[in-house]
Amino acid sequence: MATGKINVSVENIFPLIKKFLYSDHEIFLRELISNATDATLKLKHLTNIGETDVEYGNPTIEVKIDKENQKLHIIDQGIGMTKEEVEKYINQVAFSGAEEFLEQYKDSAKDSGIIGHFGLGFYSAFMVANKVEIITKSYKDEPAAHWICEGTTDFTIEEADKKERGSEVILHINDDEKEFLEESKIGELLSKYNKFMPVPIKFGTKEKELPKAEDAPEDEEAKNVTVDNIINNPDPAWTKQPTELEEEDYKGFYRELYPMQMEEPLFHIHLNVDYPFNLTGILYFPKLSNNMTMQQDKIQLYQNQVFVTDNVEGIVPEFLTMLRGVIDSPDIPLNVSRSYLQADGAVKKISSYITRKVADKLKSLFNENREDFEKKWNDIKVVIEYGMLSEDKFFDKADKFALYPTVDENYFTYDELQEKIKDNQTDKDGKMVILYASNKDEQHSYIEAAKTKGYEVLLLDSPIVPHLIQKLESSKENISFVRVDSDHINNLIKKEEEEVSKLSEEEKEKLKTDFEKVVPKEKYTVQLEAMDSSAAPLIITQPEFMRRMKEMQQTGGGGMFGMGNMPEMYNLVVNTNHSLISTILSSDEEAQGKLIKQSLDLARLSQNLLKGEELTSFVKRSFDMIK
Ligand SMILES: Nc1ncnc2c1ncn2[C@@H]1O[C@H](COP(=O)(O)OP(=O)(O)OP(=O)(O)O)[C@@H](O)[C@H]1O
Repeated sequence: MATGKINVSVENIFPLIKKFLYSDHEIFLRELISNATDATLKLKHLTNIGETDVEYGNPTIEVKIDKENQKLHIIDQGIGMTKEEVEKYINQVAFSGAEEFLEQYKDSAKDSGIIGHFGLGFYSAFMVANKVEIITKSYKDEPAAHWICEGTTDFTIEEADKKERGSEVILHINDDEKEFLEESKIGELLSKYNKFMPVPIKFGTKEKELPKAEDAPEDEEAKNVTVDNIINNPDPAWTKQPTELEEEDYKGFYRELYPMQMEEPLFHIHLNVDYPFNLTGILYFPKLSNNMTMQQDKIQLYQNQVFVTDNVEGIVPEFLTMLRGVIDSPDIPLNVSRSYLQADGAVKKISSYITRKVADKLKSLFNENREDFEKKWNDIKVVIEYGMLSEDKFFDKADKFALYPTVDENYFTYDELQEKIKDNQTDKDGKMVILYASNKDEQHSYIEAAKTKGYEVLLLDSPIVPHLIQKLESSKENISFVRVDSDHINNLIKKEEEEVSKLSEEEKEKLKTDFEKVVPKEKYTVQLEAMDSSAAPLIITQPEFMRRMKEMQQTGGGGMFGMGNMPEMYNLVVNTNHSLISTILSSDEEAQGKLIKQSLDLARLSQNLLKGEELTSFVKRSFDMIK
């Protein structure tokens, strides 16, 4: 037996390893299974290129719990190591890797979610074990080696009589890490990190029902056999070519990824690129409602089929983090902080590649089946609108397929809309006015008024609409968005022809003073307008600019500072051509007060602004009037 000292410059690295990232202790299993997988795939490569004549066969990796002796075994049938290789790779390479990693990251470890995902390698075993053994036999014709280290810089190595090729790593689990001897805990970790690793992983056995013979009697009991419990799918959909997969395969893989998700995805995007970076994956568009609450099922990041994280912030553009699926890329640096990640050239390219692929897919869906695209619009619009706001390149592409639905459920692209409305909805200054509503019921009377003029009214109801229209107004020429209830219809799109007022200037002056006596000044600005005599006598409107700024502040970002807290202010538009207004003008002060109050309340009622006590007394007063 040989003994030795691991050559380290840091006095004793083990206490550090044990303490390192307390909450991340569980990663040891992923690291050891990754090593076992690498060793197996290396053997596959050697047999493929004819370097060795050993039989590759169907190797598996086995994870075995020995609760009684407090041990966990990870056994592979890969290339194994000779005694010299153990000394070199485990004592020197692995150790220096761990040492370097800890030196570099021990201070900044808490800075990022990704740090600690990779890099500790073999020595992460010491986070949970006080003693680690490796019994390994190389594929080369040399005796097996047995290495033992008890969590100090001392180790022993001797020959062993293991006959089969491959390595067995034995962890003597610490007393305070005993949860890693529980079948449920190990099962949970295997399905979290190793669900799609490329070599089959065996963990215990399971019962499987044998198919009955075709001529078996109805009541014959099904026979069970005991088979290996393979916990992973070594060939997940994203590792295949899109041509090998049917629609059903993509849906099946979605269910495999998110077994708790009942809803089917709307469509998928298969990512597959190997230059200038390597990336594969499948993204899914889920059904999204307007309500952007925290979602459980997120995009998962893998490296060579090993799960890394489901926090893809900085790698996937923010607006696409609402999607689901898998991204697998060995080119994403992991042991770095988020800010470094965002500045990394490869990551930037990956992010813009993903954006482009998503835009291309949407474009082709739009081109190939417009009707279906329209049906899905409501579920996907949040992502697209958010993308248009946050990424200029995406805006340029999406401008061709983003849809603007009308209140009557006709869907226009921007260009189609412009073509449709430019003649009728251009005002006297040559500006094209796009009318929209945010709620069909609440703004019903305004929508109707606009329709009688032959105007199109869009229905824009996503939470980010105020930001989006702000963006559209600045990127298109000479247009403005105006909500239907922000002014009287004649003022929404101002044309040359002006209605003539029935009232003289003096009468108007008096009318204004009469109204201002009754109507609270801090809430309403009285605005006299000569309108059609069949239009309503009083209308309450809220100026577009003011409302939009407030909304933008409420949904975060943009808007004008302080606007979010401004009190609600409305315009009270008085139709000077309406007969009721003439009656008000000619009534005595008492009757006038009553009429103004009653008609103001009616106008408020139609805007859903009359509530509580005021509504109760309005109803009572109205009954009194007609009894
Ligand atoms: N099961 C195994 N079979 C054969 N060789 C192994 C096995 N486990 C580890 N090794 C050898 O020990 C080396 C060091 O392993 P370690 O996990 O510390 O680092 P790594 O795998 O090279 O990198 P990483 O930091 O990504 O884990 C490996 O490169 C490999 O040569």
